[in-house]
Amino acid sequence: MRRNKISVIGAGNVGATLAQFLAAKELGDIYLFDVVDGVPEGKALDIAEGTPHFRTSVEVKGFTTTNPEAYKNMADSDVIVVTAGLARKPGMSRDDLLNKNLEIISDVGKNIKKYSPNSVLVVVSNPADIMAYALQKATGINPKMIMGLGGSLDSSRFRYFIAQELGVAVEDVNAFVIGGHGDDMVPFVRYSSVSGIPISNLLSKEKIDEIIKRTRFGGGEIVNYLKTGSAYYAPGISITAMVESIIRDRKRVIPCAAYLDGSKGKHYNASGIFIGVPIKIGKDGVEEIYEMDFNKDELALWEKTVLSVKNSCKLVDQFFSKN
Ligand SMILES: NC(=O)c1ccc[n+]([C@@H]2O[C@H](COP(=O)([O-])OP(=O)(O)OC[C@H]3O[C@@H](n4cnc5c(N)ncnc54)[C@H](O)[C@@H]3O)[C@@H](O)[C@H]2O)c1
Ligand SMILES: O=C(O)C[C@H](O)C(=O)O
Repeated sequence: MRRNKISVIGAGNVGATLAQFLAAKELGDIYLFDVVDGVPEGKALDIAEGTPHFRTSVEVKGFTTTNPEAYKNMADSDVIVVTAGLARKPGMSRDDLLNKNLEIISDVGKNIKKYSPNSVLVVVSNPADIMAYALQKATGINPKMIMGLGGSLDSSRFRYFIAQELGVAVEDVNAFVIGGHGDDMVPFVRYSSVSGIPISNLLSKEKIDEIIKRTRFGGGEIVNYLKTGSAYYAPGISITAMVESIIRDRKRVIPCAAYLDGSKGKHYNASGIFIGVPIKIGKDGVEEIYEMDFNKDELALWEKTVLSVKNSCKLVDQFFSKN
């Protein structure tokens, strides 16, 4: 029987960490690609040499993309995760990465279109909602086959902070964050609970506001500690959850950047962009988009994040009109 095949473009901190999680979970053979000579080959071999301890039978291979033949090895991937690109440093926003990462995504997109146009794509490179939009433009792939990382990670942070505050098991905390994966993201308090008990019954408004703020700036908090780059362990496992749901057709409901159009676009007043909403993830990619209702305050937050994503998408449109 053919094994699943997962390609990871960008073998840096996130790509390599993800590859190790994927190998540990035996989700499929892993093909790592990176532009820096020898790095994907070396990291792939290093991860593969540890698989006897995981007791998992997967192949892990690496390919340097300056070799014109490298991307041929991506052919027929079930899932392609794109992590190639610059990471931010202290003092930068994710949007500061837009111009440089757009060029990288455009190049990666051409190769995906050429060698593996039927894969489900998971976009990680920041700003992720905008890069998902850009990758769709670069590949022309059905937007339902593309999703961006944001809510899976932001919700994991939100859940962790709530659990820490209450001294309860993280697994009993259900909480999620929607909107763009930027400082305007929307941690959604009304739908957050501990084993079904609304968090507003358990925590003061001040405490909840503190947790929301920490969640919004959770990426920046890690950047300020690391100084040379951004988070990769929590991102790695958050992407793994998405990939696992695709590969095993688990139908998990996780907030991710998804393309909104038709009635969903109208509902969210966000037609034609990718932005974080709760979706069902399966072998066909984004299999369902769930509609949430907003009260007045939530709507104001939602409109702010939508506007910010829409404005950045205009820059992508300008880029593709020239390239
Ligand atoms: N969406 C999210 O929630 C989220 C979370 C974490 C990181 N990120 C983003 O993911 C990206 C990667 O982060 P990281 O920490 O792994 O950075 P990193 O610098 O460790 O790794 C990035 C890798 O991309 C490679 N690369 C650059 N251009 C390439 C190209 N044209 N083709 C192939 N590979 C190329 C680099 O050589 C490098 O190895 C960043 O943009 C970061 O902001 C997003
Ligand atoms: O903060 C970043 O730049 C990386 C990532 O988006 C994160 O949230 O950790």
